[in-house]
Amino acid sequence: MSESDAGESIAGESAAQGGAAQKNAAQKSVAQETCVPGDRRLGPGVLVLVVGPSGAGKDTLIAHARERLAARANIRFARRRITRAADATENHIALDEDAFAAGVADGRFPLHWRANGLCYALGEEVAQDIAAGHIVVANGSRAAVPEARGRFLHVRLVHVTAPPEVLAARITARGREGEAALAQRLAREPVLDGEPDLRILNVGAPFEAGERLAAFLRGL
Ligand SMILES: Nc1ncnc2c1ncn2[C@@H]1O[C@H](COP(=O)(O)OP(=O)(O)OP(=O)(O)O)[C@@H](O)[C@H]1O
Ligand SMILES: O=P(O)(O)OC[C@H]1O[C@H](OP(=O)(O)O)[C@H](O)[C@@H]1O
Repeated sequence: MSESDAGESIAGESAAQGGAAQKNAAQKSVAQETCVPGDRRLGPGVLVLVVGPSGAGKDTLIAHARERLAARANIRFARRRITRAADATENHIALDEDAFAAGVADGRFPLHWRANGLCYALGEEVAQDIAAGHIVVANGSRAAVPEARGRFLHVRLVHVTAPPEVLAARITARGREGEAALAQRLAREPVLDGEPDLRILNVGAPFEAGERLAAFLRGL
């Protein structure tokens, strides 16, 4: 699917480009979907998962969009729980394995996954924001998309990528991972469940790709 096709398919569901009247109608129908008996998925808000290989620039583009959309109260940016020590690459909440397991056992994480030898989760505030009808943007795992679709009523996928040699150069330069972890990340290619709603080839200036993500989010 081309990017413009993908954009149309989103517009078909949320009336992103259809003017205020259409948008209101779409919002109403989204709200009604949550009333389907037996459907316990989280809604009516939209979870936007930004996925793609390590080094593609997911966090960079999310940070850019966050700055650009600071005035948009209905667009939230998830702060992930990760069993990795705090560092400058992401403003996550660092948890140890026990605290993470307790969060899972208590049902506090609306979505969690394991990858790269780490555990990742979205926090309970994401469920609250989705229940309030907000758009929540999160750096996600390609492998966890089926789980996301099982937990959230409206999931949109933004796939960010770059050529392998660019990925390798970026994560080497970032310096967060050692050699073995770096090789494992580069070898990781989980299948993506479904067509992305937006594809971004992040090879130019980060600003350009970041603007594309911001424009996509504005249109939801
Ligand atoms: N368009 C770009 N041009 C040059 N460098 C970039 C670009 N986009 C991102 N980078 C750099 O590449 C590195 C990886 O970016 P980032 O951490 O955003 O990727 P990521 O997809 O979130 O990776 P990971 O999944 O490993 O966390 C960072 O050092 C970032 O500054
Ligand atoms: O390879 P897949 O499953 O798509 O993604 C695996 C995980 O790795 C990255 O996190 P980070 O680089 O550790 O912050 C992604 O955000 C995801 O959580």
